[in-house]
Amino acid sequence: MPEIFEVETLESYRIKSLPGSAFYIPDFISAHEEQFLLEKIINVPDSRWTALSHRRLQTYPTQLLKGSILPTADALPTWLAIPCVSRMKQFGIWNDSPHLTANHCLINRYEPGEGIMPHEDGDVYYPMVATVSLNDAIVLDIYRKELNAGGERVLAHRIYQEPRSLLITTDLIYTDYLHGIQEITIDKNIGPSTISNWKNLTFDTQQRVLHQIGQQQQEERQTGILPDDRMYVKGADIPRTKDRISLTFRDVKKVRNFSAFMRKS
Ligand SMILES: O=C(O)CCC(=O)C(=O)O
Ligand SMILES: [Fe+2]
Repeated sequence: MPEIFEVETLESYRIKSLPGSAFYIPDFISAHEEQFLLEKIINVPDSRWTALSHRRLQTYPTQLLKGSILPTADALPTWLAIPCVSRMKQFGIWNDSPHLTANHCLINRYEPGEGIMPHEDGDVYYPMVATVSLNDAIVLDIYRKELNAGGERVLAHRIYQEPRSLLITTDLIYTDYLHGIQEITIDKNIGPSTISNWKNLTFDTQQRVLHQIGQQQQEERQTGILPDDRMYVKGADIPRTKDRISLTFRDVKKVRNFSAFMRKS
C-alpha cells in the first residue's frame, strides 16, 4: 500500500479544533473484538490488578524498572497486538517511533465516579499515545500547563471517547498540555459546541446526544427553569453507567536487550 494513502487516511480522522496533532477514529474495533478484549482483561486473578486510589491498572508486558526501562525483550501479548496494534500500523502511526511499534500497554479500569488527576505522560515514552476505549464513554479533559492568575487549572479542550474508539494524541497536545478524567458519575454539558471531537463522533452518538439535549430543553421549559424566549445553550448530561476500560499503547524509549526485542516483534 503506498504510504501517501495511509497518511491521507489518518488525516481524515484529525480533530481539527485541537492544536498540534490529535486523531479520533470511532469504531476502530468491532463490538465482537471489544467483547473478546473485555473477557481477556476481566477474567484474570485479582492479583493481576494494581489497585490505585481512583482506578485499577494492569500493565503489559510488565512494569517499567527504575529509570523507566522496559526490562523485557518480549513483545506485547498477541491478544493486545492483534487487532489493535496491527491496525494502528496500517495507519502508519508508529512509523517514526524508536521501536516502530507500541511496546507497552497500560490497562486502566474506572468505575463510574473514578478518574485520573491532570498529568502529563512525560519523557519516558515516544511522544504519542494511542488509546482504545472499551465498555463505556468518558470525557478526557485537556488542561493548559500554566495555572490562571487565581492559581486554578484552565480547561482548554474536552474529548469525548466512545467505546471502541481510538484516540491518538501527539506533539503539542502531548508536550504542552495536561490530561485527566474527572472523578464524577455524570459527564455534563456534552454537545456540538463543548466537545472538541464532536464532528468525529459516530452519527449514532451525535443523534443520541442531540435528542437528549432536546428533551432537557423541553423539561426545563415545562418546569419554568428556562423562560420560553431564552435559547437553550446547555449540552447533555450523560451518566457513566458502566466501568470504562482504556488500553493506553505507547513506545517506551529505553528497552533492555533491544536487539532481542526487535528480533521477536
Ligand atoms: O484512561 C485514559 O484514557 C487515560 C490514561 C492515562 O492518562 C495514562 O495512563 O497516563
Ligand atoms: Fe496519561
